[in-house]
Amino acid sequence: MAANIIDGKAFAATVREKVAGHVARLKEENDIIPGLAVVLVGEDPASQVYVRSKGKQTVEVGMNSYEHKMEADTSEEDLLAVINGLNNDPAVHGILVQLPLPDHLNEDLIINSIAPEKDVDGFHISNVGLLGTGQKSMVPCTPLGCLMMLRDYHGSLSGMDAVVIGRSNIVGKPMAQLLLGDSCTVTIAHSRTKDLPEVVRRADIVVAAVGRPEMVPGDWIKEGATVIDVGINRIPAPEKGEGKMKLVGDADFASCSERAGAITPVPGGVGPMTIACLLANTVTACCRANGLAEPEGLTA
Ligand SMILES: NC(=O)C1=CN([C@@H]2O[C@H](COP(=O)(O)OP(=O)(O)OC[C@H]3O[C@@H](n4cnc5c(N)ncnc54)[C@H](OP(=O)(O)O)[C@@H]3O)[C@@H](O)[C@H]2O)C=CC1
Ligand SMILES: Nc1nc(=O)c2c([nH]1)NC[C@@H]1CN(c3ccc(C(=O)N[C@@H](CCC(=O)O)C(=O)O)cc3)C=[N+]21
Repeated sequence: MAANIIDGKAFAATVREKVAGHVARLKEENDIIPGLAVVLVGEDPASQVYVRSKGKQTVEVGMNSYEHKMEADTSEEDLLAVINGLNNDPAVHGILVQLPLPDHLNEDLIINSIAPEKDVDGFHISNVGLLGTGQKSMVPCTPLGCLMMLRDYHGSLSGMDAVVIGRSNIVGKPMAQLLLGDSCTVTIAHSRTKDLPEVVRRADIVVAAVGRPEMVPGDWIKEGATVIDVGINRIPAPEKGEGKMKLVGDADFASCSERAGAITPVPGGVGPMTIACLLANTVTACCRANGLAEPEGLTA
C-alpha cells in the first residue's frame, strides 16, 4: 500500500498564513512590527540560499528582516559585538546565527551570547533546559515543524513508539524531548546503536535526522508507520543531465513509501516547515517581549 504523503510545503503555507494574520494584528492594534535578524558568517553557498529564502518569507508575512553578512575570518569579538547590538535592539525580536560557524569560532559561546528570549532557534542552554523540564521556551524550528505535522496527522501521539535517528543538539535531542512531551515512548538512535534496523522496526514513528542520503530502507519500516525525513542531502543526479544535482532525504523514499502509512517527502517536507516555524517563533518572541497574548497553535 502506498503511503500518504505529508505535504510539508502546503502545511508550511498555512502556518505562514497564521503568522501573517498575527503580524497584521500586531501592526494594527499595537503598532508593532516583529523583526527577525539573521547572521551569516562566511560564504557557504547552501547557507546563502537558505538565508535568502528566510529573508524573503520574513518580508512576505509582513515582518522586518535584518541580514548581517560577515566575512569568513570574522573574529569572535566582532561577532559577539554584532549579537550584543541585536540583543539590545528593540526592533529585533528574533536572532538566528546560521550554523555551522567557521571552525575558529566557538559555537556554544556564540549561541549562548544570544538573549534567550530572542533565540528563535531555541539553541541557547536556557531554552534547552526549559524544554527539557517542560517549561515555556523557544522550541527549535525543525523539531517543532516535525511535531506539528505529526500532531496534525495523528491527533494524539500518546503511547506511540517513536525512534529518532540522530542525537544532534539542533534536531535529534530536541525532537526526542518534544515526542516525550507528547507521551511517546522515545528511543534515540545514533552511530553506535546496536542493530539499528531492529530498533527502527519497532517504531510507530521514525524521525530520520542523520545526514546520510537515503540511509533508511523500506524494510526497516514497520507496516503503517509514519516516517518523518529531516535529511537534506544534495547528491549527483546524472539522470537529470551531466553535472546536475538533486535533493534527497535520509530515508529511501521509494521503498519506505511502500511500507509506511505516511511519509514526508524531500524536498517539500520538513524543510519548508522549519522556515515557517522560524517565523512563528519570531511572532511568539515578539508577543512575549511586549507582554501580549501569544498566538495559539504556533508553539509546542
Ligand atoms: N530540514 C531541515 O530543516 C533541516 C535539515 N537538517 C538535515 O538533517 C540531517 C541531520 O542534521 P544534524 O542533526 O545537524 O546532523 P549531525 O551530523 O549533527 O548529526 C547526525 C547524527 O546522525 C548520527 N549518525 C551518523 N551516522 C549514523 C549511522 N550510520 N547510523 C545511525 N546514526 C548515525 C550521528 O551519530 P553520532 O552522534 O554517534 O555521531 C549524529 O547523532 C542533515 O541531513 C541535515 O542537513 C538539519 C537541520 C534542519
Ligand atoms: N541556526 C540555524 N538554524 C537552522 O534552522 C539551520 C541552520 N542554522 N543551518 C542550516 C540548517 C538547514 N536548514 C534548512 C531549512 C530549510 C530547508 C528547506 O526549506 N529546504 C527545502 C529545499 C530547498 C532547496 O531546494 O535547496 C525543502 O526541503 O523543500 C533546508 C534546510 C536550517 N538550518
